[in-house]
Amino acid sequence: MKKLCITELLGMQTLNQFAPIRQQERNQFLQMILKKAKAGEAVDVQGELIRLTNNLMTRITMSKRCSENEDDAGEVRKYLQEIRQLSRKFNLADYIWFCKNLDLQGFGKRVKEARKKFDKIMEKIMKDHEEARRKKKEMSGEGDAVKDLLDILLAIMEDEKAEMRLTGENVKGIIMDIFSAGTDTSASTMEWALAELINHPNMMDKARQEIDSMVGKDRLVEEFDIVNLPYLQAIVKETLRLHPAGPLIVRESSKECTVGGYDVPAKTLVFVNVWAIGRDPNHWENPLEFSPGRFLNEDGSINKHLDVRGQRFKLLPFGSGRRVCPGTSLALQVVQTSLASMIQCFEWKVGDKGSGTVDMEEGPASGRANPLVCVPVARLNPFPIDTR
Ligand code: HEM
Repeated sequence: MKKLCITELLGMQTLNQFAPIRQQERNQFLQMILKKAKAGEAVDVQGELIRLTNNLMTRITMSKRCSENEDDAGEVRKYLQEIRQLSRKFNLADYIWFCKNLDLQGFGKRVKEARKKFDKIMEKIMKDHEEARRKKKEMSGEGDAVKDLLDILLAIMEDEKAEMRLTGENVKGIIMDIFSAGTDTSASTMEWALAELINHPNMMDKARQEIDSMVGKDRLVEEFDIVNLPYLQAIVKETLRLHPAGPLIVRESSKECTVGGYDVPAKTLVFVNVWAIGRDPNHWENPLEFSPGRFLNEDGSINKHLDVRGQRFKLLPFGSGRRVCPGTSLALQVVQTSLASMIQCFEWKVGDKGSGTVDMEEGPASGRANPLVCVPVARLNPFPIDTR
């Protein structure tokens, strides 16, 4: 599953084909915020970012948006959200060993029901995709042009010579994993980054100046600009250090071993606390301060050695090793460019006079306890929205 995800599904070659989708969804998101800005209305930033990442993921996985109505993609999103919310609830059976086989609060039953409904709707979507692939093959003699991730998975499933044999169940499971792992994580990272910048106006100004000087005000910032925006990259790294969307990484010892003087028996569950490592004063100066500059070299370029891809053990927002997050590249593309366009296009006001600060209270799994709500003010006129 892992190898397949990385090489086939989330590798750069496939991701590059989805660049227009990312751009269109970013534009729709900005247009929606522009509408609110013109009406002087507040935006539930968390809700809108989740909508953005949900739409992105359903378009990439099955070529459908999920926010317009409760059609197939909307239902997929609904059931997966339900499963995710139920799995996050405090389950007594996880804490009291003699209850472990009992479903005291009925969560197990509700997860099973939601999973059943998810399976049913996914089977319908898979059938529609297979039908479309068959028709395309009949008409043009070729059926394997990449449309979405489901197409890639179905092609592998049909290929008897494929290195990895996939069943329909595997396909449903992979779509579910990718969708669940890729939506809230990216949205939460962008929400925290914006909250930090609102509370640090000097950093917001610096990021804006960088974008204005490298991109200008006549066009929207694009993915290819990110390489020229080291301060923005540093903001995202600093956000991932302080607010990792996956705060605990889980591993199981495959054999008995000794780590740091402690004997660890085989099959022991180990939780690596990424959140605490990111705030450890042994590794970070003034660890609780939001300070993107720590990721920059003296000349203002980005410090490439202090990377987020699992090579530096003091910074592990995407995990490390064989199970490192396979969506890292996609996540960085989405988070960096969407955040950059939010900074470029709008000022974000909170509080009565628009100059208030944002509370930084953490909720479960290091998400925000309270959704970020602010009033956007468009700062580019004319607004350079690309309506392609
Ligand atoms: C800022 C956004 C994201 C963060 C912080 C994040 C973080 C993580 C972390 C910490 C893990 C566990 C790694 C480990 O155990 O070593 C993980 C696993 C995973 N992530 Fe992400 N992720 C993000 C976005 C995405 C995206 C966009 C996708 C897919 C489109 C994705 C797909 C996955 C999958 C499939 C796994 C499970 C891999 C496995 O179990 O082998 N993630 N992610």
